[in-house]
Amino acid sequence: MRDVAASYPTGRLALEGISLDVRAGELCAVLGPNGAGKSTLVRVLSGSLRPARGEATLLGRPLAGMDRRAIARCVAVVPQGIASAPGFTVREVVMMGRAPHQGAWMLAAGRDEEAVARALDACDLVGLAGRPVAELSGGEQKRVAIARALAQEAQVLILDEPGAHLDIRHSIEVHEVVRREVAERRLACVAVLHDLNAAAQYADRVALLKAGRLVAHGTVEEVMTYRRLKDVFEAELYVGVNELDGSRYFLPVRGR
Ligand SMILES: Nc1ncnc2c1ncn2[C@@H]1O[C@H](COP(=O)(O)OP(=O)(O)OP(=O)(O)O)[C@@H](O)[C@H]1O
Repeated sequence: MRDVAASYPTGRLALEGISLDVRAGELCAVLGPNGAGKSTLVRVLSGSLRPARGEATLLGRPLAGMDRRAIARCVAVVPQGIASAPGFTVREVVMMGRAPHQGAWMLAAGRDEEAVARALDACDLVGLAGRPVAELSGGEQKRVAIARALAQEAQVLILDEPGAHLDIRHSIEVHEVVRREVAERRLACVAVLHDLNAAAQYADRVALLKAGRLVAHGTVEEVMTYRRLKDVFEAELYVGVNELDGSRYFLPVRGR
């Protein structure tokens, strides 16, 4: 993104002056308080919201000049919340991720079946593959959305709060899956995260947003400092360093 500004028809600018690069093999965590513009940034990157100013470029091509199908072959998005798919099974929903690769009749080929099987396995959904998605728990549906995005096999993966609704084990597993896919398949990944600890553990770089502006962008150590997080989130927190591996961890501190 180069100097991107974005707004909604109703209101003021939701993003302003955003310049951000995400490279292949890199997981960039986007952090910031509610209303900071994180989901708006996801909409611009996935081509669903046109920048009012500046330019978003995907694999060297301006997003503005690409049609939806071309974008879908390059970008897989896991949106915030859970999209219901009444009447469809888990396997069918994950297969929908293959649509950008299929012809007009949407017939699944061996390559599609392989990608779906791999994504179901990666997200621990093999046992649920035949179940209607509408009958799953919130966390299980979230994993289905992630599996669908993985099945899409796009070079760019965008996740809006992948850990939301997940219990501890599945939260760890989903973040591990994303991390592994990013490394092994050299994906460029943007993940909106509210969990500071997940960001510190899994991100290569962190983009910190506040009121539509990019306040800081860099490594965990550069960006996730006590002072900066306290200023941006307007909350008291404890920033610790694990002596064993030097990683950072964060605890909210009760207000006085
Ligand atoms: N569809 C919309 N129409 C008008 N304004 C919107 C729309 N969606 C978001 N906004 C506004 O744009 C700003 C940024 O919202 P955005 O959803 O990008 O924030 P966010 O950082 O993702 O927040 P959260 O952490 O709460 O999900 C907010 O002021 C919000 O009110």
